[in-house]
Amino acid sequence: MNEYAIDAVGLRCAYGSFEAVRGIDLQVRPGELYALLGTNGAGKTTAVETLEGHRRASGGTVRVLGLDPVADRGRLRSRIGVMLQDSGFAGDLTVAETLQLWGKITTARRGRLDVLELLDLGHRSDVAVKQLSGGERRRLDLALAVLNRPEVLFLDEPTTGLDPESRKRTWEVVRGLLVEGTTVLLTTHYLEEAETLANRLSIMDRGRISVHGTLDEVLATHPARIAFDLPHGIAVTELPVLPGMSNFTNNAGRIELNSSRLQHDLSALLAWADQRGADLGRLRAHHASLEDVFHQVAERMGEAA
Ligand SMILES: Nc1ncnc2c1ncn2[C@@H]1O[C@H](COP(=O)(O)OP(=O)(O)OP(=O)(O)O)[C@@H](O)[C@H]1O
Repeated sequence: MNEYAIDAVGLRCAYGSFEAVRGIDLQVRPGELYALLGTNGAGKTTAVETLEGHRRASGGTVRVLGLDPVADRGRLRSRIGVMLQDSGFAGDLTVAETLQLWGKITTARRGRLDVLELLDLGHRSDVAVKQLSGGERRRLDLALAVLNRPEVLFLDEPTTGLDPESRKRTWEVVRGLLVEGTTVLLTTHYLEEAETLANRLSIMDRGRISVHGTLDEVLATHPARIAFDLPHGIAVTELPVLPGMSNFTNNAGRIELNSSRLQHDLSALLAWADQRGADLGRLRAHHASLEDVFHQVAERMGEAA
């Protein structure tokens, strides 16, 4: 028995001679939410569509629930749920009719009756799909994906275009699914979404995974930042040398630096300022955020290219 619900090793995907995914490992444990982040065109959708069985890998191995997503597609279909960026359903069908149709297509044996209430669409069941707002359509897409209680759920940018309230509502639904034991692979451009929901995550750029791990592991690999205004009457050369300091910049009197020992360096800086009676204007000190890591990955890959 495979220990991972999703297990891709050395995955490669090509469009003709263009390789969009260049040998990634992606292993998702049962019941966890794994977020796949990355720049535009990084290869996330291509990788996810391959895991869903919509396209063949050009290299590497892929297993979902221990099965080959292409060869065993029939056996997998009732066990996985896919929320596409647009389900493309007929606009003239009502919400209820769309669900019935989808239930038949997916042979939803374990079909959940609460799905409309779950997604706050109960009051819209007799409304034609084309009359739904963008946010409601997104919620219908999610309702269709979870209708047959999938063991593995693929969510491709599930909250794009949703207002903050609807986004939070979707997060609550996803959390509920995780509590029920569903495994979720999420792609998103909302870093806060990954910070809020993901057990583990990776950041992709140009077909490769550059960073992966739990949020804490990912953040720990990147230094914290300290910034302040150079105090009046003090030269840059008079500033203390901080042991964890790197990437020191002075931009017209705004000092910024990385620190691998935030607490220690900050204490030393404050003690020095106290002793000198210096005012560190607009002082900011913070651990790396996912956004910092994301930008660094994108910059690094840009330089390498
Ligand atoms: N059908 C296709 N034929 C040729 N190239 C494609 C095709 N679909 C995607 N690509 C290319 O493959 C690369 C990866 O695209 P993909 O859609 O997987 O990226 P993504 O990370 O999902 O991007 P985004 O965040 O913008 O949705 C891009 O360079 C894209 O132009």
